[in-house]
Amino acid sequence: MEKTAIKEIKKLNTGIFSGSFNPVHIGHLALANWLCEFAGLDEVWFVITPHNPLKDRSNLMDDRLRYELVEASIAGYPKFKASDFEFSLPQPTYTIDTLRALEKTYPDRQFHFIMGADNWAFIKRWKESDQLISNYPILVYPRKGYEIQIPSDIPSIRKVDAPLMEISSTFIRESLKAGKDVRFFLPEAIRNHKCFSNI
Ligand SMILES: Nc1ncnc2c1ncn2[C@@H]1O[C@H](COP(=O)(O)OP(=O)(O)OP(=O)(O)O)[C@@H](O)[C@H]1O
Ligand SMILES: O=C(O)c1ccc[n+]([C@@H]2O[C@H](COP(=O)([O-])O)[C@@H](O)[C@H]2O)c1
Repeated sequence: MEKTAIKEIKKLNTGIFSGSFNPVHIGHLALANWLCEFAGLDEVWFVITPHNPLKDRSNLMDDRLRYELVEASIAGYPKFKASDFEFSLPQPTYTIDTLRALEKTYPDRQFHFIMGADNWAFIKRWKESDQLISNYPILVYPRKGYEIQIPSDIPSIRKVDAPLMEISSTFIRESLKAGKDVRFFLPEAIRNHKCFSNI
């Protein structure tokens, strides 16, 4: 009798880095780059969130523009992908729903949620946080002013020692509004984008 070859297919370890990216900055890119090269992720997907349930939507740039700025910024590095996956989900999007939908759509991937220590400190406010914590691997990286405490009985939550780069999109938006030239905080590919001239 012919033996059936059982082939074990390794799922691609895919980091989900979601956020407003309003706009994307070098802090986002450096962190994601570090996670691919030093923390065992095969890829990082930048998932542009149309509306963060805990943030005010009023000062957000257009969803598609934020997506295009990410796409232009990451071009040429094969481990990064820009994703508009949340654009077609019910709004506002909740991370647990996004991860469930991603899992269904891409059964060949193992998703890891990437979360800053600032968000981890308030994880209990997130939708179905217990489900999120127990069902999905999470990588928690340092943010200034936040200690990372991880319950020892949940091995799927991993603290990573990524370098700290305290830059924020808010800082960039406010600096541009004040007429400052902060070009080096922005990825080179988008520095001269017309959207920054009338922010
Ligand atoms: N300097 C940074 N280093 C690493 N991660 C960052 C940095 N800034 C933001 N992040 C993380 O990137 C993700 C997307 O962030 P977000 O778009 O909210 O950026 P932000 O710079 O914090 O924006 P804003 O200032 O508008 O709140 C979030 O998980 C956030 O914690
Ligand atoms: O699922 C939730 O309840 C939830 C609560 C707050 C934030 N999030 C998501 O976390 C991601 C990062 O958030 P932020 O504010 O740090 O950019 C972004 O994709 C948000 O939609 C998700």
